[in-house]
Amino acid sequence: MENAAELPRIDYPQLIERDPLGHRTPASRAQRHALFSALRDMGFMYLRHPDISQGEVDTLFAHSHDFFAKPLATKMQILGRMDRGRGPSQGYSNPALLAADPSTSDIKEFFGMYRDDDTKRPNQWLDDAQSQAMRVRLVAFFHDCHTVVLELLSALAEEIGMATDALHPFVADKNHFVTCLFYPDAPKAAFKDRVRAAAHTDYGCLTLLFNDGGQGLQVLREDGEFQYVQRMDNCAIVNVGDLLSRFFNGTLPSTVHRVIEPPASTRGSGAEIPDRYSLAFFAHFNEDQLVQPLPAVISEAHPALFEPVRAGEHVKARVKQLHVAGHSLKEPDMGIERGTQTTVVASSKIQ
Ligand SMILES: O=C(O)CCC(=O)C(=O)O
Ligand SMILES: [Fe+2]
Repeated sequence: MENAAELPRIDYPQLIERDPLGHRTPASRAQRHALFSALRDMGFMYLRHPDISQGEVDTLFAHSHDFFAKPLATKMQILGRMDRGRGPSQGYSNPALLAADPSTSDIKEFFGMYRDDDTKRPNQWLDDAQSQAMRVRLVAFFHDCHTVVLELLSALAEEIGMATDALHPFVADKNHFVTCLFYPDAPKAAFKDRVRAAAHTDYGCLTLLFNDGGQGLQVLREDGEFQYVQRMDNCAIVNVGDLLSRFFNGTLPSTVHRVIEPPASTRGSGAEIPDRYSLAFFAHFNEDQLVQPLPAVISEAHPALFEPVRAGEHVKARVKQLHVAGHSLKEPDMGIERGTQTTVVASSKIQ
């Protein structure tokens, strides 16, 4: 595929390998080091063979197809209780219907859920059999992704000399958000002024991302060029969110990315851009978690670059901006983190 980013690949089974005494094997230490380097150098990487099988992902995509094929009126029965500015919404979202200016909104629909046993913030489900089967699968996926994220956090903590589980309490509430994303087919002309997901950084801890084969995800490189992130079977794409970046004092960048039409070589010559599905697990810190550079990464030579912020407040501010704008952050507006290392990384890349 033309203009594809070369992302590092980390092997998950090796990363989590332990000897009989429970210590990391040399292979595990090598992968831990490679993981840290990948996230430091790019903020994006492939995680090969995570404990989320291709079969599990394919089943979720089959459900996602069935869900988005339902009539709009049916999906609207579980319209996200928005939420404009209060947080990501569980249930169905359709930015073009809600945007102040639909002519600039992202060309996408999505279904979102928090942990399913959170009674304060109940998820919304349709009650047909397919939706209930999708619920069972999404709940399992949620827990599988949480486990993978704990392993990634263990590796990152150890790499800076902290205890294996030092970062685990920060995500103990499982405040994560899963979205099934649907980018409908659209005439090429529709992409003249709009994209599928405008350039943005993710807000939270780490994102695990899967897609069904349709290309179009792009990552912003240091040199200011966007490059396609190619889909790989049996891999999750992993990227760093703003708040994890803050914990690491900007060393791990929360890299700008976007979704546009696929490259010409993968989309055929028709006048329509085919639809695309993706599945994202946004790992989030506990809402009331104070996020500030970890003592292990600051020193006299590397003083803290970020003010402390509560995780929930940061996410709300980012979501509010998203809903006010009706789309992900547009490139010139990407200043929410201005003055911080996260934006220094982002804005130096977009100039
Ligand atoms: O659909 C994709 O591949 C990426 C979506 C994304 O970046 C997001 O929803 O934050
Ligand atoms: Fe994203």
